[in-house]
Amino acid sequence: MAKPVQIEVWNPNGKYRVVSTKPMPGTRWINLLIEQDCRVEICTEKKTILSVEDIVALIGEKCDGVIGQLTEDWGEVLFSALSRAGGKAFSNMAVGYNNVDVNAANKYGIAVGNTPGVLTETTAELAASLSLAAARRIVEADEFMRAGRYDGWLPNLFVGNLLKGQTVGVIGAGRIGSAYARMMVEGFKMNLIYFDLYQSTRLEKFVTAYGEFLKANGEVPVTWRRASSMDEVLREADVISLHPVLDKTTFHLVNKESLKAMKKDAILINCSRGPVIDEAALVEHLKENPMFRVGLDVFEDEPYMKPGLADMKNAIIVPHIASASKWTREGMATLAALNVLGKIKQYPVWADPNRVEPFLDENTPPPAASPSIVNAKALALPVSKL
Ligand SMILES: NC(=O)C1=CN([C@@H]2O[C@H](COP(=O)(O)OP(=O)(O)OC[C@H]3O[C@@H](n4cnc5c(N)ncnc54)[C@H](O)[C@@H]3O)[C@@H](O)[C@H]2O)C=CC1
Ligand SMILES: O=C(O)C(=O)CO
Repeated sequence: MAKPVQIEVWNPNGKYRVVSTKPMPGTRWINLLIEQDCRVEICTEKKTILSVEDIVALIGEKCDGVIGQLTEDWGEVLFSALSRAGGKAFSNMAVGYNNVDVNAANKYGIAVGNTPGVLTETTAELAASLSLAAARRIVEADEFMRAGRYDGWLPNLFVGNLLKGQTVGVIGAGRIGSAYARMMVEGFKMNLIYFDLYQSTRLEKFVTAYGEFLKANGEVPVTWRRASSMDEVLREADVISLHPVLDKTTFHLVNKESLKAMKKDAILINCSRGPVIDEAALVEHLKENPMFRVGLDVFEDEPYMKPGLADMKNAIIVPHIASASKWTREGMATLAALNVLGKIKQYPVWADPNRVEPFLDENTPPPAASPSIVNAKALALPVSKL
């Protein structure tokens, strides 16, 4: 028997019971659910990561849908519990859904939502921030100042890398990878090399046009190249940022061998998922190559770090905050709630999950659709004509 969990209840007489495993930013998501006759129950347990057992207890005997988090293990046990409780919908409050066993959800006919688009620029901005912080050694310099060690300007104090004219490498040039590439190319006039399974035509067109603009103004044009292998990017780029999904093909994509292929003073940024890098190999590489720097938002075994990582001066480490802007987090909550609501109300699925803006305008009611359901095809859900 699962133990009881602490909850906060909104609209107790609502017809549909929707559970959120965490309090989420803003109130729009709650209001949208309440307006559509939902009773909203929010888990307020102090514990950061809920266990499967905690979530089974939250689901209880009747539950129409759940909004969950990327820290939770959504597999057979949870989807069967949700199905037994009459549930038809689950949404991650995240774009990445490697914590979800979509086949298990399919087995029980449960729709799985995610929150694309709304976090693209915010996440890319953090990757850009880490790139700059690593290139200019901002965290080391900040620690130095706070330690009272600054005696005055010196020619060799915290000398870092100039980004202008260097090459930025992007692995996984989807929504976030492309947004990051544009920031680095346009903002710092870096040349681009990228690797993705698919061609990123819009990104290529952007860099071409920007290069032409620079040339017309008498400046050195920026260039782009789509690499035919990841190794090409690793060998050639000065700053490399990882933005693929996490799946079998990207697990430990960066390992001992690939680290060796990179320039000794390269910068590696990871704002995708921790297991994309073999973190133990990375710690060894950082020890052996003091000029090599990393900026990490994600870790292989969150919330833990591999031994030694926290001691490395050439590593900047932040706690999975890449999507943490107010606008984005409120938008993620809204999209996750509307994914669940849409399935409960039998609305169709929004045709283009890359164009979710109509759901985010506070002044107009959202479209009658689920913004992004990743297993819509497998469940043969109708698609919105809007
Ligand atoms: N640190 C954070 O807080 C955040 C992390 N993320 C992570 O970023 C990931 C990407 O998000 P989006 O850009 O929105 O997704 P997306 O689906 O638009 O882009 C992912 C790209 O990775 C590419 N890809 C897949 N397998 C590959 C491989 N083996 N080699 C190279 N490229 C490969 C895909 O073709 C696609 O273009 C999410 O799945 C999530 O895990 C997303 C948001 C915030
Ligand atoms: O959305 C995601 O995938 C995250 O990692 C958190 O924003």
